[in-house]
Amino acid sequence: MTSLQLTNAMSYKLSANISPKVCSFRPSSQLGFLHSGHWSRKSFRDGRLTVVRSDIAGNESEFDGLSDSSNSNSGVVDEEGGEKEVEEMEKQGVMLGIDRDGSGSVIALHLIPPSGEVATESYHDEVAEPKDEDEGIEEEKIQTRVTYNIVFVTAEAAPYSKTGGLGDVCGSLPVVLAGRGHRVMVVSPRYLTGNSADKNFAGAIDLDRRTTVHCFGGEQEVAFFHEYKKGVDWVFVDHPSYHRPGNPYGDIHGAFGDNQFRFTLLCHAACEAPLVLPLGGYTYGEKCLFIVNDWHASLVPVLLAAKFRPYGTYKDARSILVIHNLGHQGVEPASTYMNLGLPSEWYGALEWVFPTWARTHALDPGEAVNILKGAIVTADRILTVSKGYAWEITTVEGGHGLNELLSSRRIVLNGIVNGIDVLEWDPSSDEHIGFHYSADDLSGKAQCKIALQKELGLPIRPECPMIGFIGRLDYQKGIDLIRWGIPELMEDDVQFVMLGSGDPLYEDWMRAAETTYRDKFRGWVGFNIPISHRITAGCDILLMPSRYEPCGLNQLYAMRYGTVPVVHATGGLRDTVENFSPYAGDGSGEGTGWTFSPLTKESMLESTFLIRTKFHLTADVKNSYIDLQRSQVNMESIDEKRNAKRLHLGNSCHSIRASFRVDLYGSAIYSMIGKPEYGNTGMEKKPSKVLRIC
Ligand SMILES: Nc1ncnc2c1ncn2[C@@H]1O[C@H](COP(=O)(O)OP(=O)(O)O[C@H]2O[C@H](CO)[C@@H](O)[C@H](O)[C@H]2O)[C@@H](O)[C@H]1O
Repeated sequence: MTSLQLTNAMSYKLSANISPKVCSFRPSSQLGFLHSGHWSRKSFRDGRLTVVRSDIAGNESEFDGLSDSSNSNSGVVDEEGGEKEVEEMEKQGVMLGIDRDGSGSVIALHLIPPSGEVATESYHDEVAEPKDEDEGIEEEKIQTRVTYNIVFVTAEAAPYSKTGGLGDVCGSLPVVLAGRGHRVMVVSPRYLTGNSADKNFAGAIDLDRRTTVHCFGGEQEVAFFHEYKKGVDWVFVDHPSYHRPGNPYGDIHGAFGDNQFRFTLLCHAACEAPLVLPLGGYTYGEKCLFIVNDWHASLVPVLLAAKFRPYGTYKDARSILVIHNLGHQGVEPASTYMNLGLPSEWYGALEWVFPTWARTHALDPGEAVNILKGAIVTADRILTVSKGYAWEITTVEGGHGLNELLSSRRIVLNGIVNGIDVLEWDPSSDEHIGFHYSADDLSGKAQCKIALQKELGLPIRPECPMIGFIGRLDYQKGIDLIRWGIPELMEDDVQFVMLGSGDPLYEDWMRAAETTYRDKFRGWVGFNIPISHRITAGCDILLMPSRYEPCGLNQLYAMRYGTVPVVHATGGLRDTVENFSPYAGDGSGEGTGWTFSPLTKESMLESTFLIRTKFHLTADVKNSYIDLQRSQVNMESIDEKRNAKRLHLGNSCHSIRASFRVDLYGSAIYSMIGKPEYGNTGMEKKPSKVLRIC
């Protein structure tokens, strides 16, 4: 039984026992249609209609239609009759052609929708659909039939290098894709900082392959180091410019001045790697899919188009630009262009002219190059890390100047919410926390809170609501709002812990606030992964007042650890945190956290206030939960019965299906790469509930 559903990107869902099925539209002089489980393709030849019939197995037979009198859709027709046929076919849906893989199996059907059909779903039969959300976390082993050579290019990949969410995603998603049977390589720099972090690269060996990159007016020799781990080829580009103290982008003095040079090297080297590195004995070759992450990797699709394809190389390669943060675009003076190793005629791809108001003086022509823009115009697909953010970046408010360009590429723009590494972030086995817990036994969470209070030197008060913040101290994260709100918040009976590094202004403020509010506030300046786990486990509430948030990972970690996220309703935060409503679920209340809007100090404080008053935190170690109590202020009109409602932390753990999200992301990319040049078959699913209130 074959059934079809049209996607908005002109592709069909096939729920039949053939595979794989990524279908797309392709103009053709041939027309076809589906009937009786067969696909028929028709073409006019010498004024006569020829019918080529294909069965599900892909076997084709050609006939003129007369011989198939049983078929009302076949027969010899003239051009006029052919028009009627075409009308008829359009009503039914039309197939334009079939793609096959090397073995002759059907891998794609090119279809015209039946008129009027508007369903929007896509499907890939190797991709397991989520079952019941309450099933818990079950890692399903999904193997693909068609495998690809996938090359991630990224400035960071955990655990080798990480300053934020980019590192997390590029450290975990490749492993998931490799688990599906794809051949996956991750190319990133080999950062040596002279401290203990260098041991992260200890397992990577020199492949003894050197390649010369022509850029910035000279020749640069880069080396490749390699480690095969968790099914992934981790390739590290080595060059002296990656060997210095600090993080991948800067040090205590600010951003490195030569970042453009360092990431130009990365991109050139990443394009060479699949061609020259015999990993496991043989190279990836030209037919691969590059997944380029953020501006640091954005020269890759431009290089494919400008440097390689004119010479016949990488003709079959495809690229997906993944935008983790549009706020950083790699903009440099126009004169930088000649340093990038690109042919001069490709300047237009990177050309960027600042609006008049953004120019430094009246004679400033505002000319610049924008590396991210180069990828936006040359990549085959553009992906952001949540559906909400995919829309936001096409608006003036969220587009950082690129909204019109991104809108013009809407047909290839999609948003898929990030996944998380559920092995690293698992409260029942987390190596960084002192007490483990799960949905079945939550006593560990209360112990984690006490341990955190001890570690931070705060008064040990299990009943005191504890609010946490983890993240880069950056304008994006709304730190200024926290800073303004702290004096008011500190008047209440709460404890607040912040972990972050970044803008020195906020680092200094955190230190000062710690002195002012000795018994209530702790500001941990620095980057510390174990502490981030302990804060996630020990706090009751995680605050994320991000100004914009492409996806956000900390709220996902928090929900996995039974910590209630209180977030600004923006981008991925709005997509992943379901605002609690006490009236939902027949009055029993439903939600996965708290979202607030607008982004003001008042609404942020109000939401933390609501959660602290509605959800009275109990100190019961054995039976850890947050009691939903009637708030003096807000809950007076609400049914008496609600006093008995409880937000069981256990439920939050039960309903978390974060592994599925990783899966989904992989699935979506997989279905996208099935046919990268046409249509959009990325799956879009609302993330499953992560915290349930009963
Ligand atoms: N001081 C510190 N010490 C220890 N760990 C720290 C830390 N500061 C941050 N982290 C960790 O870094 C990660 C931050 O991830 P986020 O997704 O929240 O933000 P980021 O803005 O970096 O990522 C960008 O990319 C990701 C991935 O796509 C998007 O989710 C996000 O919206 C986008 O801004 C988390 O794992 C967090 O625990």
